[in-house]
Amino acid sequence: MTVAPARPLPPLREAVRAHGLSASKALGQNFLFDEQLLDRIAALPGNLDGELVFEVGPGPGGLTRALLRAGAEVIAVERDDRCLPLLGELSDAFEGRLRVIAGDAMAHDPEALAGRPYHIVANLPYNVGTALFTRWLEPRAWPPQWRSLTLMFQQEVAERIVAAVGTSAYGRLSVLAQWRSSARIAMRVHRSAFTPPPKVMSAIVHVVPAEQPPSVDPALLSRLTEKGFGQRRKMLRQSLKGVPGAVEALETIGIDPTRRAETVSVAEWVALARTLGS
Ligand SMILES: C[S@@+](CC[C@H](N)C(=O)[O-])C[C@H]1O[C@@H](n2cnc3c(N)ncnc32)[C@H](O)[C@@H]1O
Repeated sequence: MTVAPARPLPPLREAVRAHGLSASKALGQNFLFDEQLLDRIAALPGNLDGELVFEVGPGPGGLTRALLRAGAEVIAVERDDRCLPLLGELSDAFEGRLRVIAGDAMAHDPEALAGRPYHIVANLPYNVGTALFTRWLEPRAWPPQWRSLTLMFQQEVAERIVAAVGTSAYGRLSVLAQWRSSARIAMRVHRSAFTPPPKVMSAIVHVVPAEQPPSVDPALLSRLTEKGFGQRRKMLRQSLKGVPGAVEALETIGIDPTRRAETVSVAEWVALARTLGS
């Protein structure tokens, strides 16, 4: 379905030109203006009619428009005040279905802002993308309030998120994204789709929480994988030395301590955290 704005809007590029908005490298700004592509991205979470979406970094609002056209209500956090007048026009045109919060997304808890189940959809700023992603994956209670994450990353980061054990891309991000969620690459986006084009290709990752995840302390799993993959070339008995009881726990569950982190499956990391936490 497509929901038209109550008041007509100028085409995106025109609106950006009228506001004299140019991309800032320091803020990780690479804008998307192709409205067909943006509609395809907004369709990735499924039917958004009446759903609430939390968006980080709306910038000039291309993706925001597509989400609103898809029938979503949007809460968007933007750090660049130069974008606020444009986003204000968008909020007026869609009669209050868009709430814009000026500030740093790292300082805002979407759970508290939303107050009901929601989706997160964002073309993330590269400088804070992985920090936000791991934060959204770490709540103690599960399933979380978010129903899905649809996030644009540099392709190399997206590959790490979905990587299988034993591959060179497999690491902490893979374990954190996969132990109680399913993560897949939903779309690859060529660098030429952005203004200005970034140096590297991008990809959109779609993540859905698992219904019945293993019960493990997420903070402990996070710490173990941080240590393990922090020295990924080292044997586990060396890299996990700083975590009290970890080397003994490896032996208890039959993981050879001479193995390296990248050979340890997601299920084995979970088993290790559970043994250590019990
Ligand atoms: C890659 S651009 C995407 C812009 C727009 N969503 C699009 O797809 O064209 C990233 C956006 O995030 C904003 N941003 C950067 N750091 C941020 C932060 N810490 N909190 C909120 N927004 C941030 C930038 O100002 C920029 O608008």
